Amino acid sequence: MEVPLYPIYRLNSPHTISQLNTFLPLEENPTDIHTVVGLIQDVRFGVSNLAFPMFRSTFIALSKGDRNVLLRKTAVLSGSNKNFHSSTPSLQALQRHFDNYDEGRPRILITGSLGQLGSGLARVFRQKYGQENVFMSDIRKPSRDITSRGPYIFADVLDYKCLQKIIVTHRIDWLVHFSALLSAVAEQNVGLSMKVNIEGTHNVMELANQYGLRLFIPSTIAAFGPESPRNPTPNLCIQRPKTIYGVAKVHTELLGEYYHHKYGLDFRCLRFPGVLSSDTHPGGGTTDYAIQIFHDALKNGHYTNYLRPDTRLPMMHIDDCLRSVAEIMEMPSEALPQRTYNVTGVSFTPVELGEEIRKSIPHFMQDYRPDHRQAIAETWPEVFDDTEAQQDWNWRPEFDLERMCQVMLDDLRPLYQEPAMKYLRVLTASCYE
Ligand SMILES: NC(=O)C1=CN([C@@H]2O[C@H](COP(=O)(O)OP(=O)(O)OC[C@H]3O[C@@H](n4cnc5c(N)ncnc54)[C@H](O)[C@@H]3O)[C@@H](O)[C@H]2O)C=CC1
Ligand SMILES: CC(=O)[C@H](N)C(=O)O
Repeated sequence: MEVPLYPIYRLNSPHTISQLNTFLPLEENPTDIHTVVGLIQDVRFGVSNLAFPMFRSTFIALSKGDRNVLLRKTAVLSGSNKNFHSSTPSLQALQRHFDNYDEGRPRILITGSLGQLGSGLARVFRQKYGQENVFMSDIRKPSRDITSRGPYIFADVLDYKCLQKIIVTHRIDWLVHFSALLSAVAEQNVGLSMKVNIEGTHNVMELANQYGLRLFIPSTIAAFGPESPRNPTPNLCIQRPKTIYGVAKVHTELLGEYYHHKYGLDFRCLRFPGVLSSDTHPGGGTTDYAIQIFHDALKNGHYTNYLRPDTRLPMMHIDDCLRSVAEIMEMPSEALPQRTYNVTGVSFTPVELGEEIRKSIPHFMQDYRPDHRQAIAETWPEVFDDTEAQQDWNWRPEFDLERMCQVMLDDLRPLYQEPAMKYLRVLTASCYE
């Protein structure tokens, strides 16, 4: 049997290359280095939820900077036209594993993929693993633009059989579960949010366990409450959220960790702060103001905020958010000491955000009419501590407040300049009809 040769375009993650360079001096021919990186990436995603001696030895070699071991192992694997002859059980196991993934790439289902995070993640994963291997799903009618970019399937997360059929028919390996009602909307419809956010999660968790999938479900700063330390909020502390959204997320975190310890489910969870994006609309959260403010600043030069001026909340740019999902999903299971991690970007208040916007739009004005979302925000972390993600899997946010504002304004400005351009942008940005 032959070891597949992985195409070069999958070998270009600057992040992984820089990690590798920490351990391997770069006097090597760059082509070799890229080859090594690619193999590590493949090995990393390929074997992570199995107890895999081959994988472990590769990773340990990397961690210790033992270049000889690493290069020797990868040399065996990267022999493009060589037959894969090895009597060591670990290498045979690796081969078996590659046989299981189509062309060595995972097949990924994203639920709730027409929301703020889903279409961006589909784009990121399709670039990495191929358009046809990433299945977007939701209960809404997608735009033509979405269906032209790759597979889209109707999937109601409350329908166990429907999800089961998709997982089996499309031979899904990874499940990213994004379907949810966000904090403000959930508070207005507790019954429905308990169904979607709790029952829906039960369905995906049970199926992921049954079919041995790698499962990612995001959590949030909303999983903390007023009794948690709020500045900063560490990874592990008291969690007594006061919203149904937060209660459902704590339930998800605990259940996922329980399934992991009891059954070995490869559950992964990141707690996100408010996420800022310009190409999709926010889904009804408490942090949505930090997106709407840019639209209103560009359109009217004015924004009426539903939070008080001094309400500090953690936020991150969507590019950082999506990169964090890709990075945690590619980590080998054995290298993750924990299953749930805080990740963040930067914390700011409405006043501070307004001041930053005013650097580009000097006439921008903001006033304040706090509503029911103020009470929610007051129970959430002000500053999020993601030290453990930084230590355990080298997480690093790239957007500070200045860059976040600049990118948001640059992305959105065309929407509010020329009518024709605006029309085009709205058409391409919309995920559903
Ligand atoms: N956007 C943010 O700032 C943050 C998001 N998160 C989490 O990330 C995940 C994705 O969030 P967003 O994309 O912002 O949410 P969103 O509200 O924009 O999208 C959620 C999607 O779920 C779908 N959905 C609702 N009911 C469904 C059902 N029964 N079956 C299938 N799909 C259904 C909706 O149609 C929608 O497209 C959620 O779990 C959310 O809690 C966590 C922290 C921050
Ligand atoms: C922080 C979140 O989970 C979300 N953006 C919300 O505000 O509900």
